[in-house]
Amino acid sequence: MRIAIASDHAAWELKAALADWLRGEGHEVADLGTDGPDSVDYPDYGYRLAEAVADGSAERGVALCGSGIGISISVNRNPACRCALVGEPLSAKLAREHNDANVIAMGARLTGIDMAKACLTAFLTTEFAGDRHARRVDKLSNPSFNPPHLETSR
Ligand SMILES: O=C(CO)[C@H](O)[C@H](O)[C@H](O)COP(=O)(O)O
Repeated sequence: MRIAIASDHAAWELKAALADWLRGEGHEVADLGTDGPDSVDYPDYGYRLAEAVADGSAERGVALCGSGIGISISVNRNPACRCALVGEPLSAKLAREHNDANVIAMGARLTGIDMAKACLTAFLTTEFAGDRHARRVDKLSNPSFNPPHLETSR
């Protein structure tokens, strides 16, 4: 699979380790930086990663920062991306099955290398389940979709 991976300074070592591991697993990996501990801003790398997924050069994306929160928010600003922030493999599996997530985000200050590999394995090997989930994902992707007015009962 063609996979793009990006991080800020807080996660560059995890990124390098995961990129090597993914290549060893037979994937084609584009490492979009950052490449060292110098402080950078996660949106710069989140936007770059999202663009690689949006333009089709990557089929999937891996987004990393200290907590995973900032870079996942950045990626999700691109309407072509559905980025799921996860910390354990069941969430990664459900992100594929129910949400057709095309980007996974993790936090290097919260998630160790073995757990990150387990999450990635689930993310890369689980198919989207479609059916009722497709209707919901379509609503996320359609920019002209108007959410129905929700009545609240008192
Ligand atoms: O954006 C984040 C939190 O939402 C990431 O965890 C960043 O990596 C973190 O904020 C960077 O913090 P630092 O103190 O500048 O290293």
